[in-house]
Amino acid sequence: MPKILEVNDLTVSYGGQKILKNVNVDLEQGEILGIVGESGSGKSTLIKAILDILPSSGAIENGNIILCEKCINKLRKEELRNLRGNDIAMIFQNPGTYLNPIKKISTQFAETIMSHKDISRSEANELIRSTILKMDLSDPERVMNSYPFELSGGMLQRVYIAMAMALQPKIILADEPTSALDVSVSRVIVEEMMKLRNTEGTSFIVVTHDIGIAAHLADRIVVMKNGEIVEMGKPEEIVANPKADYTKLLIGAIPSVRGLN
Ligand SMILES: Nc1ncnc2c1ncn2[C@@H]1O[C@H](COP(=O)(O)OP(=O)(O)OP(=O)(O)O)[C@@H](O)[C@H]1O
Repeated sequence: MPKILEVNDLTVSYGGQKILKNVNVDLEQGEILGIVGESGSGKSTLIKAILDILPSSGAIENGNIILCEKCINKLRKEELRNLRGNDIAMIFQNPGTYLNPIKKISTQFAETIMSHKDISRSEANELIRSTILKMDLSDPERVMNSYPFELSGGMLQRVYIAMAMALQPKIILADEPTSALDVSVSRVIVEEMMKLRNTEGTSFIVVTHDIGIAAHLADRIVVMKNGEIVEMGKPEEIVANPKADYTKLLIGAIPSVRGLN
């Protein structure tokens, strides 16, 4: 499978302090990569570097990121914006934070799509309806006519994923997409992401502190500690035969994964 993303020898610092140290990771087309590690291990920093949304105190000190065969370090702002909207999308922990509370879902959904695609409002509405249906949100009209506060956390997350999907990105980066949701809703979101990979061939990077979720969802798991990758491999290999002591600790902390051993 062709590689859709390559992170080569990436070192990122905040205020001069190295946070990511020589990170090497890649992503194949249609692959789901799970990134796990405790709080502060650098998972979000890696995602932000890939999206080129590091805060102003953050800097790439070394290495490069090749996204859809383009080196993002060398792209102009306009090219990056296009790449972000058209080829890569982001899903966050609390989608409610990123949605405008005083605009109906249909309006903000349409605005997002129309800012990236040259289509009319009625074509956008059709696309929204069909994407919402794909996410198993059974009553698209009601969802579209709702304000964010009228929907549950699980529904909002599905709307947000639908919004990302409508742009037909090649890659979706998901930062703790289920950690604000209860277990049964989390399961639905995980299943939806796996379904999208199977039907649309979308590649995913899913950041989670829960190695149990990663083991279920991902084709490959990357384990991070203190800004470094300490282990990488197929979930069954990592769970059955973790090499790093740190991975053993992560696995031991989660009863459902311990049970797979
Ligand atoms: N804007 C910032 N300025 C300075 N230091 C930062 C900034 N953002 C993150 N850090 C530091 O960088 C390190 C890595 O943080 P990061 O958020 O990438 O970790 P994480 O693995 O995603 O953690 P979490 O699971 O809690 O989100 C931490 O030590 C954090 O304190």
